[in-house]
Amino acid sequence: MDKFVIQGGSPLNGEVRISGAKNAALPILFATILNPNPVTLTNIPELKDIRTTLSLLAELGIKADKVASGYRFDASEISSTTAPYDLVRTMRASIMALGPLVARCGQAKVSLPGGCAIGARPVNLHISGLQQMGAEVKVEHGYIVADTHGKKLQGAQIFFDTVTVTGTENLMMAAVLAEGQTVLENAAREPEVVDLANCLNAMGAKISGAGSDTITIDGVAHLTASEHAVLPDRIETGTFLVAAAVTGGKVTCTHTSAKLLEAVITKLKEAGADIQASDNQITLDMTKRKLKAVNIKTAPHPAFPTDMQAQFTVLNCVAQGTGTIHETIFENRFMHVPELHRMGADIELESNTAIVRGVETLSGAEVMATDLRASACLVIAGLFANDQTVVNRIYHLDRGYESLELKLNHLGAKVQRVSG
Ligand SMILES: CC(=O)N[C@H]1[C@@H](OP(=O)(O)OP(=O)(O)OC[C@H]2O[C@@H](n3ccc(=O)[nH]c3=O)[C@H](O)[C@@H]2O)O[C@H](CO)[C@@H](O)[C@@H]1O
Ligand SMILES: C=C(OP(=O)(O)O)C(=O)O
Repeated sequence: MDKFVIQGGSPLNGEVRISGAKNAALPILFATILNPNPVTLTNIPELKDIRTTLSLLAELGIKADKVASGYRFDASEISSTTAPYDLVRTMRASIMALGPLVARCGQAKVSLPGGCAIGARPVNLHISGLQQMGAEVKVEHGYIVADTHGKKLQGAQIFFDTVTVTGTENLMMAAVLAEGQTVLENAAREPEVVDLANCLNAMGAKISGAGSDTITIDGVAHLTASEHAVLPDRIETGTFLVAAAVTGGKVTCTHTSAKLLEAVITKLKEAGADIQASDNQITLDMTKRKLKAVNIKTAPHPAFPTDMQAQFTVLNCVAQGTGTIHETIFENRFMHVPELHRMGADIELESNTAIVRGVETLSGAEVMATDLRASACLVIAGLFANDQTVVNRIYHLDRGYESLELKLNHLGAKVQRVSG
């Protein structure tokens, strides 16, 4: 597996173009299953997860032609309703094939997504939502098997016990072609949910309330040809801003929006960064400023995102003072902590809280990347550390960051990909 060899110690400086959001592009790609008419999607990031999704869509009979910065989809015929284990096991987001397949074809067989390092991540709410819409859903031989027995899905009043992002997206897509009205309560409010709703509405869906905790979907009989540009990646943006802060640099992220990551920007300012934001760019300046430790508590949007937790853990590692990091979304999202210990970090882990005491330096070491954002955190640690850091198994980074080493090197970092 590929690894990164990082020579630390250079502050990041310059401009970086932010890609389209992975977590918006993935549900939107699955939404093409719903529409037999042509759909053009742009600002699709070049990522492993996107390639996996395109392979999965191809498996279902959907044709994708490359166009500038995206793809044109032809889902006029769905030739298979099975999402096989081999493709699904590499990417949890594949569960989002379920809702659209059942809505369009009345049946689906989707492999249960494999376990992931950050927690158990059950899909019970996706399943019970479809059952409430009239589908028979069973789990057999590792697959979720759903069938409406020739009927259309029926609109339903669905309350989520826990706020779930892909659960909200899956059921919102299913409801688009259902008979009658569906109301999703305690729905996720993430910007990626709103982007999916905007994309579906551009296809002729009738969705209101996305971005609030109650989403109403009035089912329509069919969808029409459409185009949509995916919103910028707020987590990639936040990752570059933290990398600039940790290395004491000055970086402008372009093609993005501060409105997408207010909680993150608030914490970066509290940590001592100077941040200037305009319409579609954000500049973070940390030159001649001292980083101060901050307290973080992750929670569903608009609170602080769990996908930025690992990056702020490393920020606290090298800041003045002590900061606590409280993870409330996933029960096992501190896999980066033992790796940061190897680099000399001072972190005490108590259940789902990390108490991080800032240290003057981190020392380069060989570390193992576990999940996507833990990997990003180790790369940032390597950029700060003295000497050389080797981040092994960067497979996860390629799932979620487009051309990470090229973008970092353009900002003055020294990151080399070693294939293996
Ligand atoms: C592709 C994508 O968009 N991934 C994001 C999405 O993941 P994902 O949508 O998988 O995460 P969820 O929002 O569903 O998970 C939130 C919590 O709900 C629980 N849960 C979820 C579904 C369910 O049926 N039952 C249940 O108990 C999960 O175990 C977790 O504790 O949101 C997460 C939380 O912001 C992010 O970290 C991921 O980057
Ligand atoms: C956890 C993440 O992604 P996924 O849900 O695809 O595993 C992430 O983007 O940080």
